[in-house]
Order: sequence, then structure tokens, then C-alpha cells
Amino acid sequence: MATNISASASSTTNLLSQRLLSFPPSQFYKNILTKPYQQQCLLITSSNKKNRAAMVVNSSRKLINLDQHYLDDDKPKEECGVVGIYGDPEASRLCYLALHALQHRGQEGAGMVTVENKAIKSITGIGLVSDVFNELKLDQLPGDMAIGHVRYSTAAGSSSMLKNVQPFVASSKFGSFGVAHNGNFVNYQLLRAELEGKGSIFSTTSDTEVVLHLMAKSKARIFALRVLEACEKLQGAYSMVFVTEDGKLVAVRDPFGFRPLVMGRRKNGAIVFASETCALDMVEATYEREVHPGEMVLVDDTSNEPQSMYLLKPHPPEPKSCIFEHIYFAQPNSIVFGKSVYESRHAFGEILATESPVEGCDVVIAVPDSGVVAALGYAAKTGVPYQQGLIRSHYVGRTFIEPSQKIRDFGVKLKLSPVRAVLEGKKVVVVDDSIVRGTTSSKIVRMLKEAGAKEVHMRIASPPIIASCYYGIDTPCTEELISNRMNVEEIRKFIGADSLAFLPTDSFRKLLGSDHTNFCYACFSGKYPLYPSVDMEESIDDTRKSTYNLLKIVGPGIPRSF
Ligand SMILES: O=P(O)(O)OC[C@H]1O[C@H](OP(=O)(O)OP(=O)(O)O)[C@H](O)[C@@H]1O
Ligand SMILES: NC(=O)CC[C@H](N)C(=O)O
Ligand code: SF4
Ligand SMILES: [Mg+2]
Repeated sequence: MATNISASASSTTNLLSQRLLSFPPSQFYKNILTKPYQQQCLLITSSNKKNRAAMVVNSSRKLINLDQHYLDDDKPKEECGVVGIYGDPEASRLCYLALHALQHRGQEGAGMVTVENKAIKSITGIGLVSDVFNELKLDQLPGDMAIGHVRYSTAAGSSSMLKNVQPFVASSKFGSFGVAHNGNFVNYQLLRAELEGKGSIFSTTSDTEVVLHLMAKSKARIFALRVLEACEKLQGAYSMVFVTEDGKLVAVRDPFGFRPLVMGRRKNGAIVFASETCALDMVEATYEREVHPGEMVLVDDTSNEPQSMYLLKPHPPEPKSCIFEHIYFAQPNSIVFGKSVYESRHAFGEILATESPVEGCDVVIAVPDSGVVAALGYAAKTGVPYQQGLIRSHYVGRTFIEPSQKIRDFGVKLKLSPVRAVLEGKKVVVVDDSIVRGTTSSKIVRMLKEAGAKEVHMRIASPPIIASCYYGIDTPCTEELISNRMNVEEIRKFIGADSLAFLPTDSFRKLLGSDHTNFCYACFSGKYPLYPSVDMEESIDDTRKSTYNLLKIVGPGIPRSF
């Protein structure tokens, strides 16, 4: 089965271009364009009118895509989970189980690709793994190799959602292959513009599709080299797994190692790749090691052991693994970037207790789920009892990744209920892992007080989030980040807590020791490790050069200026 690469020029395109040309640019663009284009808009606004018009006209040249991938309602910036299985007759069933274990990484879509007798089969769908797959579907996915993907996006309900669900499959002159990607390419718009300029026709609005086109254009005859060639052009975060119709499985991680990817082995010798070790545990595969930043691992029948190659050798950049995986995203039973997520969160809670104690508190409670381990750490350090002051409904998903604020507000109430018996008349310390928009904390403080808590002291096991993520986690745009608009005291007042404290950024340094430089903290500092590449410049045609230059000047590294 091959990706349906068909022309999709939109009927709304011309209308949109007229609107763009006639609107005052700053506010209008800010509201509808994706981040890199918002940045251009700021620059455009601050330059003269002639330049501004020229910019719009330049953009308009490619307006066939403006409503699809430049608009903010379908932004390619999510967090996902990937799985790859090689050499097991039950590959699709194991992949299904592993995807279940990774369900916390994405709940909006799931998919799987298997290979048997040089034929690729694929099933993708919207919803949870259990919504997309059943016995019948798994029977339609035979073979001893599989890759799988769970995805969440901000485009729930939009018509383009299904076509963005991975894995993607494509046919090229060298045969068919599938890919599943966790991460986000920061030079996606540039690559897409360049590829479209050379005649590529895109059929999705996902950044991942550029990989298919880059590989299709490669002249290398060996699959692994085509992957390497594509990766050399990609910038940003990628942990990807590929399968080919002729029986190869490839796993690759970007040189910064933003997103996790691990390798394990089952007793029967089957090799398993997954975003987190909880997926290896699920399929009874023993964790062997991480796929290293910048490493590509190939498994096929030419060798008994996986073969490894490296990107950007001999000068790889310093790794920048996402600290937010340890704070919020990953499961506590996983080992991520070689460290136990449970132990990290416990330690974050302990440090918080030392640095921001609450005199005379009666009880420590957590905001479930991801605040639980930090709360246990806080309680252990202080000796104050930990109790379940908030009960979580297991039928409601993660609110941080719900698509609209309206649903998010509703989600908090639906998801968390206070326990009066724990709270009444008590001085309560409530620990959460992070504050993003402030929705959860403000609702919780009110909830706890309504349930009789005498005082509510909020403790957050990460620093204030002041900047958006460009590497695959769907933190909202900067204006929506409460810590970008308010200082700690203002947030305290806003959420109605009696006191509020965050984990200081320096605590990571203390905790991680010499390893701390190998992590990305950009959402807490606004200092991004990666800007759009300059080596793409030569391959961009003149039409695109002005766009490219703007991106180069502004970069994704200054979102706080908006
Ligand atoms: O400030 P906000 O915008 O409300 O976002 C912050 C909240 O979102 C996350 O929880 P989420 O409900 O997504 O997932 P969880 O159940 O894993 O904690 C995080 O753990 C915070 O509780
Ligand atoms: N960001 C993710 O991890 C998901 C992969 C890819 N960026 C997508 O849009 O599907
Ligand atoms: S910006 Fe934040 S969320 Fe994104 S990779 Fe860096 S630490 Fe992780
Ligand atoms: Mg939470």
C-alpha cells in the first residue's frame, strides 16, 4: 500500500490570499499562522509596507498549501510514541501491546505497518490503540516485522486528521517502505517549500511527510544510505523507525537526541525498538541500550546483530535530551535517556521539599497522574504523610494535550475529584509536575478549598515554562503560557493558592551533575539549542530565499518577543 500522493490545491486558497493581503498583518497573522510564520509577521510588521507586501506575495506563490500547513489549527508539533519489531512471528500483536504501553504519548491516532512476503500492509485510525485495532485487524497484519505509532495532535476533529496518522507508507523506485516518527523537524517548512518547488506533491499536513520525499529523491541504492541522506537534511527532533518491503528495519535518532528511543531483545532473539522501556517490558523484551543520539541502527538478514552507523561524525553536537520527558511526558516505570523517570521525579520532589518547605503542613497530596511521584518525594523528605486528596477518573485522558481551552477546563473537573476526608480543615501541600496554561492548578485550588482545605500550598516540580517547544512537545504558543505573562506572585494570586513555589532550574544541574549539559531546558530558559540550518540556503530557490532569510534572522529561538 502506498501513500496517496495526490494534488490537493484548495478552493479556499485564493480567498485566503485575498484576506491575507487585505488584513492588518500583525494581529491577524499572529492568530492564524504557525510559529515560524508568526515570527515572520512580527518582522514584517516592523519593516516598511513595501517589504510587507512583498513578503505576502512571496508567501502567496505557494498558497496551495497555506490553508493546510501554515495555519495554526493543524500545527505539526506533537508528541508521539514509536515501536519497531524485527524477527517475531507475532510482530503485529507485540506491536499492538507495545503501543498500548505507549498510549500516554498520544491518544488521537494509532497505526501499524507490517511486512510479509515483500508486501507491506498498513492500518491506521483515529483514537486509542484499542479503538483502532481488534483481533480481525491484527489478523490482517501478518509478518515478522512491524512498526507502530501513537499520535496526538492539536487538530482533533479536523478533516485532515486521519491522513496525518502514522506510520506513513510510500512507494519509490527502490520499493515500498514505512516510517513512524516522534519529534518535529524545525526546518520542515523550508524543506517542504524546496521539495514543492521541485515538483513534489504532498498529501498530508504533517512534517513527517518530508522524509518520504527526501528519500524518494535520493539516488543511493542502499536503503540505510537513503535514510542517512534524508537525515542529513533534517533538522530538529526525530526518533524514527522504518520498515522496507524487502525486510529491513531501521531505527534512527537525531544528533541532539531530543526524543528517546531504546532497543531491547526478546528471548527468541527478536529485536524491539520503542520510545520508552515500558513498551519493552510490556512485550517481555530485555532493555539493552538507547539508540544513541545521531545513531542509525539497521536490522536485516545480512547480519546476526544490529548494525550501527552515526550521523554527523566526527563532530556530533552535544546531546540535548528533553528534560520534560522526565518531568511529565514519560511513564514513571520507564528508563529514559538512561535514567529512571521514577527516580528523577522523586528527586525533583525531594529538592522541592528542601528548597520550598511549608511550615506545619498536615498532608501532602498530588495532582494525579504525573504529579504523584514528585509528591511522594516531597512527602518522604518532609516526613509529612502523603495521602490521596484527589481521585483521578481513569476514563479521561491527559488535559495538557486536549485541543481547545474549553475542553481543557471541562476536562480538569471531569478528571479530578477532591476527597473531603483527607482535606477538611487541613493545611495542604499539593504537588504537580508543571504549570503550563494554569488551567489545572486554578481549578484544583478552588476544588480543594471547596472540599474544606484550610490552606492550599502549591508546589511545582519543574521551573516556570516560559517558552514554547519546537522539538515535538505540544506546549502552547507563548502567549498562552501563564509563566510567560505573570511572575510567581501573580500566578499565585491567579490560581488562588496560599503559597506557590517552583523547582529552581539550578536544581537540575545539581541533580544531573556533569550530565546536566546533555539536556535541553529551552522551555524554561528560552535558550534553544537548535535554529534553522544555514546549510539549506544553497538548495533554496530565489522565490524562497527571502522567506528563508527571515527564518534565519528570527529563528525559532525568540518566541518570547511576541
Ligand atoms: O497548566 P495546565 O495547562 O493545566 O497544564 C498543566 C497540567 O497538565 C498536565 O497534566 P495532564 O492532565 O495533561 O496529564 P497527567 O494526567 O498525566 O498529569 C500536567 O501534569 C499538569 O497537571
Ligand atoms: N511530534 C510527534 O512526535 C509526531 C510526529 C510528527 N511530527 C507528526 O506530526 O505526526
Ligand atoms: S523545549 Fe522543553 S519540551 Fe522541548 S525539547 Fe526542550 S526541554 Fe523538552
Ligand atoms: Mg497533570
